[in-house]
Amino acid sequence: MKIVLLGYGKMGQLIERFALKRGHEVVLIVDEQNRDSIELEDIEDADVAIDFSTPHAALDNISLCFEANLPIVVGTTGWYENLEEVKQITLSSDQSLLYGSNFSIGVNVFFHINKMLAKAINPYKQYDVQVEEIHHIHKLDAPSGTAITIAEGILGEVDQKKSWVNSVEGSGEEVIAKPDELLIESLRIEEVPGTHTVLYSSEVDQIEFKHTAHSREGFALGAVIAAEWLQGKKGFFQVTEMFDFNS
Ligand SMILES: NC(=O)C1=CN([C@@H]2O[C@H](COP(=O)(O)OP(=O)(O)OC[C@H]3O[C@@H](n4cnc5c(N)ncnc54)[C@H](OP(=O)(O)O)[C@@H]3O)[C@@H](O)[C@H]2O)C=CC1
Ligand SMILES: O=C(O)C1=N[C@H](C(=O)O)C[C@H](O)C1
Repeated sequence: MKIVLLGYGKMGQLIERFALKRGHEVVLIVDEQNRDSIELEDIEDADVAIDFSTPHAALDNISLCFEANLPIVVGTTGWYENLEEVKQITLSSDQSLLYGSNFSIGVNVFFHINKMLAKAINPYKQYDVQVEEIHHIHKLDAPSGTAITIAEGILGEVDQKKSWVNSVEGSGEEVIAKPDELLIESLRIEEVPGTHTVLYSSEVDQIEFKHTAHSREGFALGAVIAAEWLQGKKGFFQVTEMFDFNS
């Protein structure tokens, strides 16, 4: 595949490494410095774009790819309030987009089990649930996209919780979740690549379900595999659709 990399920071550079290892070619690298000078003809001969840029850049980058009829994999988080609008545009303009809050295999297994666990706990109202995410101090968005996906999985199964609220440790704003709100607690610590925990607590015990990324490699390899998976497909896809845990 001929790949355009949108974003060449911690993730973009690692994705380039995995792409080359898997026999692909990186034909263009776009970052904040050169983004404004990119023309349609610079990207229209590529096979796919992979966007790991910033929450503010992602929507513009998606539009650029759609104008060039270039399929796009979006790993950037922090733009999900526009998800439904982007879905409609993708479908009505016959484009190809795959997005995911987390491309690692481990987290996609986690997403699957998270829903099963939530369903199993639901009848037992003595358990309260909360989500905790820990990331490095450079992260621009909170809560993490992964934590939002986890929270949505829980909200789909646990009747007691109707919506999520976010509290960022050290932000100076105290957030107290109401009984029908699912608390997502965000912590920012040094260079942590990404740790997510779901906690079910009752008066007599606690269940902790946790995923710890030891590096960014799982995310980067997953993004390249997602780009391969998207080849020849039209439509709006989530990374979870690449996995079939039921067969
Ligand atoms: N879905 C997943 O599995 C994962 C998602 N992420 C998400 O990916 C995103 C990137 O993460 P990370 O690599 O750590 O972040 P970095 O800050 O390390 O890199 C961001 C890159 O985006 C570039 N950039 C800024 N503006 C634009 C623009 N308009 N167009 C193209 N590129 C631009 C920056 O350029 P410059 O250096 O010139 O400023 C930089 O190269 C985040 O949203 C993060 O949450 C991260 C890991 C896994
Ligand atoms: O910004 C990061 O680093 C990460 N972002 C993603 C998210 O917001 O969930 C995925 C991963 O946890 C790392």
